[in-house]
Amino acid sequence: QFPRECVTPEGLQSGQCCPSLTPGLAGDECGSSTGRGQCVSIAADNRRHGPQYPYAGRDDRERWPLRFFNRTCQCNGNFSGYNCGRCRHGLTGPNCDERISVVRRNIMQMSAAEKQAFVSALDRAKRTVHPDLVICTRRYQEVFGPDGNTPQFENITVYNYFVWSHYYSVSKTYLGAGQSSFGGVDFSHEGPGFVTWHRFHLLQLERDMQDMLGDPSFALPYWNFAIGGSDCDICTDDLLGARSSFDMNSISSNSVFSQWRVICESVDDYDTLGTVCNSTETSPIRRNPAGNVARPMVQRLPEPQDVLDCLELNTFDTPPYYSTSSESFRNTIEGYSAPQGMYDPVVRSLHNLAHLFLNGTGGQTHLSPNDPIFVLLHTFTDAIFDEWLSRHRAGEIVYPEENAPIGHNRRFNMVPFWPPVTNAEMFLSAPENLGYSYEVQWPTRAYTLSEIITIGIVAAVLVVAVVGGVIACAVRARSYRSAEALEPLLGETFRRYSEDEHRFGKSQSVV
Ligand SMILES: O=C1C=c2cc(C(=O)O)[nH]c2=CC1=O
Repeated sequence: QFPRECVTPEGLQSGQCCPSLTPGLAGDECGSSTGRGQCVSIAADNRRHGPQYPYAGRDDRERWPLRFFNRTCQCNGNFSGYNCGRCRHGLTGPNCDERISVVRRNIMQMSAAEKQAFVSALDRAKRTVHPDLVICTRRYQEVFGPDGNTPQFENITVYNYFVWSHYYSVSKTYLGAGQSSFGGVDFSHEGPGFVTWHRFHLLQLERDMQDMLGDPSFALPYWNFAIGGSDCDICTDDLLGARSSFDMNSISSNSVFSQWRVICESVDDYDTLGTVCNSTETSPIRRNPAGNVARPMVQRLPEPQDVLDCLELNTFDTPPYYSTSSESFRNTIEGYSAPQGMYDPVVRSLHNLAHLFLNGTGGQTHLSPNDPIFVLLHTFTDAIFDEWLSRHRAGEIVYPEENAPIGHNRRFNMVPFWPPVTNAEMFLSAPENLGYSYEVQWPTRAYTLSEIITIGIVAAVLVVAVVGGVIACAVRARSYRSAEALEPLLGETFRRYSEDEHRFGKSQSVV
């Protein structure tokens, strides 16, 4: 969430997080000596948000990140990053003026070596401490620690930061000792920011993994979860781990993911004590695909047709821009509506259905990224979002500016990312603006019986018309050819007749 350099007592007290690009070189904050950027006040969205969150001033995430910092680096041109030491997404080179793009592919279509490389890269990310960012383990009220001079921040690994940032965005609002925490708040789900927040979340992981691997061409793959049926095709030991033969809720010991331990599990403690998840790892991942016998509706994966149906929805989001929205592309891809767009409180489709299908760690919002299937599930969700943006040629104007749930307005800075990044900045076609694209074979439309009959009738009429036309032409051509065969004789007759007419006609008429 915040750069390590900024979370000193002095840094926190100043409210300024503008690190120097050249460590040790005073006065080079944000790379200002080389024209990369400068330290500026943070603009935080002040427009009205929806009624779901009825408080003001009770949650550190309101008007993010002003509770912690009010000054940040603003980078010039193509530079970016917390100290302007990086390039914007999709650009590279010393001056950030060379384009670079990676291709996210279907994990099922990768070679054995590529699959193995991806699994080991994830495992390395689970064990590699994040080079720049640290996490806050207390609410701001307690952030200076018991002695008032010990900022409550911790190192965290690259993958666990990915998990923690999701947890922080969905956690409840603590209202005080003895009071229930308020759960009607979610800075990354149930609103238009669902697609933009998860897009940035993935981009940050991809970028962190590129840095960790020293490989700027590294791309996250995706899982096409819209395959119907009840088989988790990526749950194999060469990919995300098969089911254990000994415990149907566990991952096979042949998979490295059976060794992973989750963070942010003690959610009841955080909510009652007013603490924040930290980097402590606890239990193994639990997963039992299609095993939720109490909810048969989530024992199967979405169908290919569901993807096509949701892509046909014309409107990005509809009031109240929430999980109750109808005819909203966003609420449909998120999975609170039927795939054709109609909101129905009992329905779970697309993204939500894929989560719930996993039936374990990956199906509980505060924990789900602990299961690495989360990454692949969300890259596919993002691919659908990108396809929708391109098919509907949508610009940011269709993204609600106000009255979306807290955190979801167009210009809100997404929680808990640093440096501040708005929803609008992720509402762009990825290949042209963000340096990645998807290689996807979108399903083609399956037709109903009555549509097939109608198409058959139309096709038959067309065939009859075309064949009839061809026959008519052939007959006409044939009679024309016959006429041509007679042409010398006719020509002669015609010529002689004309000549006669010319010679005699006019005089006759005069007579
Ligand atoms: O991790 C998630 C788990 C989810 C469960 C539902 C649901 O519809 O009940 N939705 C979820 C979203 C998640 O991100």
